[in-house]
Amino acid sequence: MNYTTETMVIAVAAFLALLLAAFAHDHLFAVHMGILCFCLAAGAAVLIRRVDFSPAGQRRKVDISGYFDEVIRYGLIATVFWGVVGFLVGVVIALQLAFPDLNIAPYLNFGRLRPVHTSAVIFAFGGNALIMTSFYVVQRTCRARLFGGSLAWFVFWGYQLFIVMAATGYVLGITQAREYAEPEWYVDLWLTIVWVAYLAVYLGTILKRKEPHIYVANWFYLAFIVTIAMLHVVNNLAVPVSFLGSKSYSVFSGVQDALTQWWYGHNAVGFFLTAGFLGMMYYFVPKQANRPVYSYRLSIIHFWALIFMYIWAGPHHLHYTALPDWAQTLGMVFSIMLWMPSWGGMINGLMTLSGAWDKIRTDPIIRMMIVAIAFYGMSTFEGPMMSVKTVNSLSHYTEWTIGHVHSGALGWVGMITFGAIYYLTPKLWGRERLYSLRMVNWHFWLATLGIVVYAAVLWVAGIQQGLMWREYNSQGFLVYSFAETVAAMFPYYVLRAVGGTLYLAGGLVMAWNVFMTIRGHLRDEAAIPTTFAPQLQPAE
Ligand code: HEM
Ligand code: HEM
Ligand SMILES: [Cu+2]
Repeated sequence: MNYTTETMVIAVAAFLALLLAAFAHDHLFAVHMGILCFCLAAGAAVLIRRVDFSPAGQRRKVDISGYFDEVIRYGLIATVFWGVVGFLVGVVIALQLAFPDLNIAPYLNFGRLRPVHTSAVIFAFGGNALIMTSFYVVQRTCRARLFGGSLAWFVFWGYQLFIVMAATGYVLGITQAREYAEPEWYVDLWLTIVWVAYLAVYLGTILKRKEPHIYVANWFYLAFIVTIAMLHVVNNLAVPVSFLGSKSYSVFSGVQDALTQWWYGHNAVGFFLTAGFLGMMYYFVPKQANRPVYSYRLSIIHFWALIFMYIWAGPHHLHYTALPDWAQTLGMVFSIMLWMPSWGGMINGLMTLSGAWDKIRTDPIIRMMIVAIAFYGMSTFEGPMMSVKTVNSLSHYTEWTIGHVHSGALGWVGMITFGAIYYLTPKLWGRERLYSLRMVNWHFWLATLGIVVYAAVLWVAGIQQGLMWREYNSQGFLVYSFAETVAAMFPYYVLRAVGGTLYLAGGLVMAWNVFMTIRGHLRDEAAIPTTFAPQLQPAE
């Protein structure tokens, strides 16, 4: 392939980054632009060695499947890589909470590593998983090659650059201090460009489809792409102090600013961590189970109900704040209603297995997907409950919230992604099967155990914490000082780190399995025992 233009563009961009570093108005911006320059220069150096001047170089490589799959293979590897990195940073910050001495100031303290964790798992792991599976699903369900030629490469590499700039920024101390939207204005602008390209590739492929019907998975992916674009742009509206500096100020202020942020934050959950992954569920569960979707009608109804209701529920993050009471109640009411469309999705996913329930015993990949859907159901029951103001007055600010987050994140987002990765790896590399199904089984149990420990420990921790904060004695004084409630969390923090380590270990098992499958190895192994009960012997 001939990459001359691409190489030149990247080399020029590297030079511009160098100029920005040289003329920067603040030290942090200079360092950040230096990092950008390094990344782009490295990219240009790699590409220049691949520039092919022969006529054959003009020919584009076509995949055996006839689809554009090379970028999806990269996306799968990126998903596994960032997953392991994100889980590892999770374990590190979990340990920092238990053992404060592990804070290495200033670059590696909890305050800076926490957004590295959240962005690594949500945007790097989750985002790459969504981009690569959406590219796979849209081509298959539309029977069309990805639109836009090498635009998909721009989306992939542009997105990785966004991740690197975001993460290095946090470690340096560059942040907007908006949760899940920490990157500063220039990184936000870059993501906007990448995201528009992503939308173009996705929508372009749908428009040139050969299959008249648009399969429901595409509706979910599209809702995810379009809504995230809207949320990202509005929540990041800001005025930079200088075009050569890292700092900016939000155009909103006070409670409007808070509401904009949580309109964003809540819908990032709804459209990034939910709608996108439901798209994944609607393609990969029927494929792996080899059964049609349980109810197509239900999928349409719960799709429209879900996207209509999610948008209004954001105020449940601002209960008992300066936000007007009516807005808090509105958020609570919509959150409770949201339970129904959420469970519509859960039922549709679970019931897709009707007539094939035995697969839960025999196929560890299906088991992973089913547990994912079960955790989706559980966290979308817990969420509406926590949005009730009286419940929230106990749960808010406590570890309970963190437990809720991770039952959704580890259970739903993580597990459904692992299922999709195991489905895709042999297909994308043309292998007969995975390297080892027994290792999938190990991964399943390590991850499940990790989640159960994580969530159960934080329920206990959170409720204890909330009760300690509000306990008064007979004279009307608080019984516990704040420091005592912090000290009481110690055993739970240690146990949470143990749960996280189990989950991370599962991730490493997956990385090895994927690596060996890509290399083309097949592990010689006995079949997985499918039941713990004694096998019934067939009658003679
Ligand atoms: C090995 C697995 C993991 C461990 C040990 C872990 C640990 C942690 C810790 C210690 C925190 C900070 C909690 C606090 O501030 O009190 C946190 C926050 C968070 N993590 Fe994880 N995490 C893991 C995996 C994940 C995954 C896979 C996701 C998402 C897909 C995720 C999403 C989040 C989010 C969204 C927050 C912020 C929660 C909030 O502000 O309410 N984590 N995690
Ligand atoms: C019907 C669905 C859901 C509802 C109504 C809901 C509701 C809630 C509520 C009330 C909170 C606590 C707000 C607070 O006290 O600060 C919360 C926090 C959170 N939830 Fe959910 N939830 C739902 C599903 C999910 C799912 C499936 C996930 C993950 C995949 C998730 C991720 C989060 C995150 C990351 C936070 C923490 C935000 C933060 O403070 O940083 N939620 N949710
Ligand atoms: Cu929310």
